[in-house]
Amino acid sequence: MAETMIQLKNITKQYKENKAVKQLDLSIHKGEVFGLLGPNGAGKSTTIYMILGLTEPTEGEVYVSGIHATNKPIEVKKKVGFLPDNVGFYEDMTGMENLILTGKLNGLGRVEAKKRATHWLEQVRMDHAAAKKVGEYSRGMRQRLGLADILMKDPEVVIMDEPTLGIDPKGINELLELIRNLSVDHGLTILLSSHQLHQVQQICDRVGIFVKGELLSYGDIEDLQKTLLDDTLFLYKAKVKGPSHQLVEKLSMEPSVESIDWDEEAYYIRLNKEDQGELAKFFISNQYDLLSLKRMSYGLDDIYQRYFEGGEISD
Ligand SMILES: Nc1ncnc2c1ncn2[C@@H]1O[C@H](COP(=O)(O)OP(=O)(O)OP(=O)(O)O)[C@@H](O)[C@H]1O
Repeated sequence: MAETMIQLKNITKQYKENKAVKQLDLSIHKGEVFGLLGPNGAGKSTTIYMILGLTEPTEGEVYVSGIHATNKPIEVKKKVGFLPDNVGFYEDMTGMENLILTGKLNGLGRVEAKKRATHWLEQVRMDHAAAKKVGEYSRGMRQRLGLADILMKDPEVVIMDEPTLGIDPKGINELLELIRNLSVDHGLTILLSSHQLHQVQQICDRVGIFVKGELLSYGDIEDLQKTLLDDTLFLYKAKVKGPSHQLVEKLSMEPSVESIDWDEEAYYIRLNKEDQGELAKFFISNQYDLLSLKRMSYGLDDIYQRYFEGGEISD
């Protein structure tokens, strides 16, 4: 069993009438990339602030690397690097100078600080812009420098709030690849929040779908499909040639058939288990001319439509 790095135990955050987070239980393992996904206002930032010890849960407890986040926020801060959605740098200093300053503020000597800054600038592929003033960086470049900045502190856990926001598609791919590599190469535990399900799921080991303060489901994409799209899991589309008298009536008598819909094109049959073979047999043994039989596939788009749309998504 993998070591737990972040543990949320039944946490609730209440703001006056509004419960921003409701009885959330979640464990994030050492070395994994976990995506906290949900529409705007779902409670992702509030959850992150509770992990960082910046705000106290109304109920429940948060542990980071075994340390109680509320009671010992300074110790937690030493373990965690946090990339907010807008990192503050000294604009008229270069990327390198900013990193060296961070190193010094964290107790490193100049030589060591410069060595680490050079290393991390390379790792985040910003070595070419090391001597450029941060005021001239694009948002994607600032985010990469932000990552290098938190890595200067040698954290065990990296938390990022909406890291891809406001970056162009190429920049997003580069940043996501970088995050993935950091986890693989350095064994970092990474938690990132996003309302871009499609974008970030590709680099996450697991994702949690967070809506209106509640974690609806978490796991890999297959787990999510199973739990969130349960009622659409075993849906088959059958095309039958010619008149199909009593087809619906006969089909509905089959024990595995839950429901049947149809339009001019096809029949849509929902089974209570995966049983395409049995379904095919039914058509053949009843002498229907079956043109095609396919399992309908449901995926991220469906999860997205069902749980994210209608939320307060702003872009
Ligand atoms: N300090 C606060 N006081 C009162 N309500 C708050 C406070 N902070 C957040 N909320 C409310 O809590 C809910 C969750 O907000 P939160 O910022 O955690 O969501 P989010 O998923 O991070 O969304 P976003 O991506 O828009 O930041 C929202 O309804 C928000 O209005």
